[in-house]
Amino acid sequence: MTDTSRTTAPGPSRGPVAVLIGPMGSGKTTVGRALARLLGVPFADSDAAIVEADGRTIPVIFEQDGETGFRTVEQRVIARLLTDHRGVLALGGGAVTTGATREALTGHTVILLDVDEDAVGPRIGTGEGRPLLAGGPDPLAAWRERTASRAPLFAACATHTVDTTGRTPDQIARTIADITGTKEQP
Ligand SMILES: Nc1ncnc2c1ncn2[C@@H]1O[C@H](COP(=O)(O)OP(=O)(O)OP(=O)(O)O)[C@@H](O)[C@H]1O
Ligand SMILES: O=C(O)C1=C[C@@H](O)[C@@H](O)[C@H](O)C1
Ligand SMILES: [Mg+2]
Repeated sequence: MTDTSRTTAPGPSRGPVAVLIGPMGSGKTTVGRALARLLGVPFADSDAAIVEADGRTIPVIFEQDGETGFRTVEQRVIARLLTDHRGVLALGGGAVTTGATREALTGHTVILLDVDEDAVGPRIGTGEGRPLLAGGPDPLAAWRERTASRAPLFAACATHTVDTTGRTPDQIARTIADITGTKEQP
């Protein structure tokens, strides 16, 4: 675990106990669930909230409205969750590409989940369900390019970084609980 550019501010009095960001397949959804279970708080995932609000799947939103249309819905859903959700919040991999979302993350405890390419390969597979990976011939190459171009955005938003390579979701969740100083469920 390393401290990165932002400090953990006292934080907004409302909103999530921790927000997870990071590349596709870094484990935001999986670790977020484990962390919420560990802390005994609710879990929310922006991708799931988008599907619930919009009524279409993520691949269909991308197909019909393009990435720009998806980002518009994503930004609105995240703004709401950052205000209303009191538990653990996992964001979609590309959420930090929207300036308004980066701004809205200021003052929150934002955990960047890191993962290396060898570890993420089996996790993303063919990229099914992730339109930015599944559309081309080489999902891992697409992952590499997106992750590299987003690295400065992730770093700018994160208050802490946790490496997930070779560690189980429960181990990672425990590390995050230690970082945030949040009380675990007895
Ligand atoms: N620490 C881990 N070790 C091994 N496998 C993991 C780990 N974390 C997640 N996985 C597996 O990797 C896959 C992707 O995980 P997950 O969907 O949580 O990633 P994500 O960061 O939420 O991706 P996205 O940005 O697309 O939402 C899942 O099959 C999950 O079981
Ligand atoms: O990294 C991305 O741009 C994405 C990641 C997923 O979580 C989804 O939000 C969607 O597939 C886009
Ligand atoms: Mg996810």
